[in-house]
Amino acid sequence: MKVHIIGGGNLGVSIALGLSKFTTENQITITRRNTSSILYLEKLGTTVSTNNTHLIQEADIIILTIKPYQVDTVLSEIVPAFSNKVIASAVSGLSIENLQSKIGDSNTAVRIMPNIAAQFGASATCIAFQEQNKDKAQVVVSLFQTLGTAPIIDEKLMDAATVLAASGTAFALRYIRASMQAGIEIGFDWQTALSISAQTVKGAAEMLLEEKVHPEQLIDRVTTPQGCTIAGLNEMEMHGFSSSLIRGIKTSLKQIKG
Ligand SMILES: NC(=O)C1=CN([C@@H]2O[C@H](COP(=O)(O)OP(=O)(O)OC[C@H]3O[C@@H](n4cnc5c(N)ncnc54)[C@H](O)[C@@H]3O)[C@@H](O)[C@H]2O)C=CC1
Ligand SMILES: O=C(O)[C@@H]1CCC=N1
Repeated sequence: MKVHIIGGGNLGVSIALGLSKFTTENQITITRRNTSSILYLEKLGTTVSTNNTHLIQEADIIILTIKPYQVDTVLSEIVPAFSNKVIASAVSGLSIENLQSKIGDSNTAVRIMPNIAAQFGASATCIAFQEQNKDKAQVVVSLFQTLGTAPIIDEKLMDAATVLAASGTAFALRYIRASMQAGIEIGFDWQTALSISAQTVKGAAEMLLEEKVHPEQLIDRVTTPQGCTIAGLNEMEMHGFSSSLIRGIKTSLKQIKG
């Protein structure tokens, strides 16, 4: 398949890297106004261009990874150059209805919300589309299944998916950083503390995904009565650990909704 990624920034590059690593059958093109910092992608077989319309009519999927304020300029440039395309937009806050009205009826709007772990085949890419476009959207679902999980969600949850799945990467990394900082305070050098903290989070996540149980069931296996774990957890909760995270996620959501 021919995949055109418009917007070679943080997200666009992570998708291009993931596709070049985890798929063999795709031809990837990525565009950006100044390409000097992403020319290395060409060594991996990706075409890098400053021209958003270069061979775009041949694309099977066009992925938009530009900022919301760049949408009108980019679409007014590219839409006249193609028809009958599936446009998968990762632009936060841009509704399917709004995108569909900008790309015209011959094209199909699909909303995607990947995260930068797409680069490692570990994104949780939430996908939404209109029911009548189910068949055409399948190509997007299949593509993102190669880069991690790709749950189909109701569009009304897309903003929530943005903060849980995309911003969530930053939230998880901040947990790891805090854990690592504590690790340094209790005796490790930062590299050792970081690798222990990151692997511990990875292990916890793998158990949850494999066993499909509520986290508290696994926590119960770790918290020895009168032990150190429950003492630490209770101290964290006393200082608002869970409520701080919940408040942060809800604040992120308010920021998107405006
Ligand atoms: N960074 C992330 O983790 C995630 C970002 N998103 C969304 O994806 C979009 C992009 O985010 P980032 O990659 O972080 O932003 P970014 O600023 O890193 O990337 C945007 C890229 O578009 C390029 N660009 C600007 N005008 C262009 C034009 N006319 N033609 C071609 N390329 C052009 C810029 O040079 C830049 O490289 C945003 O809408 C964001 O909300 C969604 C999920 C995760
Ligand atoms: O912070 C942002 O606005 C974008 C959307 C989710 C991740 N990055």
